[in-house]
This record gives sequence, structure tokens and C-alpha cells, in this order.
Amino acid sequence: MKGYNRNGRKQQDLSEAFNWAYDASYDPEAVEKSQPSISIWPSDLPGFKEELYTYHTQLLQFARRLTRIFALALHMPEDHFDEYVKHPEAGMRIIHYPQQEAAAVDQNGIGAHTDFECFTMVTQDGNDGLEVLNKSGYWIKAKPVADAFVVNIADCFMRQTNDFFVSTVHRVINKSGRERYSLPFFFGFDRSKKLEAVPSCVSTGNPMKYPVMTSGEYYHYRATNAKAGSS
Ligand SMILES: O=C(O)CCC(=O)C(=O)O
Ligand SMILES: [Fe+2]
Repeated sequence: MKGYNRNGRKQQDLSEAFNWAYDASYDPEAVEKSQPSISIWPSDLPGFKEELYTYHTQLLQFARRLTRIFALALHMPEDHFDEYVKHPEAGMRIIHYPQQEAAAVDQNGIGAHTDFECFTMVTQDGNDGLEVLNKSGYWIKAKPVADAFVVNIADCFMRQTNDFFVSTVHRVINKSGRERYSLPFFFGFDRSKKLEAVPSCVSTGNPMKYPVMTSGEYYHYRATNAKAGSS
């Protein structure tokens, strides 16, 4: 397990997480099953990897369906994003948040941030902690709802939709009095594909606000900034 600090606050962010990546061999719709995965798995936890990929695969298939719904919402053909999600970025984490004693100005479970990819589906346990920033600048609790996910728009989708979809700024502060666990699933486009504007989101009066780059270049840029403590 690995503790980390995303945003260089005064004290370490309290959470610890196990992270893993997309693995084509667990993707029923993979075009190229033999592509290697970058994840590192513990060798002494029988069934751990298989259990987690069982859930990951369900979310992967659901996320592909959601991108079709997003395409329709953008007045594009249903299959507009299909080419982008054949070999998606689909990392996942299990996060553990101890109960926090310090004030939110000094410490968070995870500090305020936006996610890098297109959208994130968060499975939460029954404990409060996740908060989202609304347009008026107030933190709103995203209270756990049984059998439901929180879906947060992330930065690649904001870029590609020219700010029509806006990334959700969010943070976690666990003052629930209990330990909290969550499983975010980060769904993004194929690293080799360009983040070009969705045609329905640009016009002569509303030109593309962002320079075009591939998803891979964008993930690299964000990950480098996060390591430097500026994200
Ligand atoms: O634990 C949560 O509810 C959210 C986690 C999160 O925002 C992240 O890992 O990026
Ligand atoms: Fe997040």
C-alpha cells in the first residue's frame, strides 16, 4: 500500500491506496488481448487480482455504454467515441481513509483536485467524506447512496467538449467517525488518440480553447505536474 500527497498541503493527505491499470487480457472487448499491462500485483494474496478485475471489467463495460450516452447528450452519433475507448485508459484504486482529526485547512483525506481522464465512477462505502465544489464555490457533500455511483466529469472530457462539460472539483474529508473506503474507476480515452474538439462543441463564435494533443501527452503532462506538487 502506498500513501501519497497530491497537492502539497501542510500535512500529508491521509489516504492510502492500491492502484491498478487497464489490462487487455481481462477486457472481453479488447482488440489486442496480448498487450502488456503496467500493474504490479502482490504475489501473496490469492484471488485478490481476479476479484478486483471482475469488478473492474463490469465497470469497464458500463463506462463504454456511458460514453455512448454522453455522445448522444452532445448531439453526436452514438458511436462517436467508440474508437477512443477500444483501448481505454481505465485505472482504478481502492482507497482507505482513516478518520481525520485535523481541521480541513491543515489536512484532507485527498485535497481538492480534478481527475485527469474523461469521467470517474466512484463506488463508496456508507461513510460520508466525498465533497464536490459547486458553481457558487461551496463544498457540497456527495453523500453515499446505496447501489449508486458518483460520476465526476474529468479534465480530458472538459478539454474535448470545449468546456461544455466541466470537471468536478472534489476532495475527501473523513470526519465520519469511521474508516472510509472507496473505489474510483478513472475512465479515459486511448493514449494514442488526439483530444480534438467534439464538432458540436465548437463553432466560429466558440473556437476551441485548448491546444490539440494526444490523451497520452496530456496524461503525461498532468502526471508530471502532480509529482511536482502543483496539481
Ligand atoms: O474517495 C473518493 O470518494 C474520491 C477519490 C478521488 O477523488 C481520487 O482518487 O481521485
Ligand atoms: Fe479524484
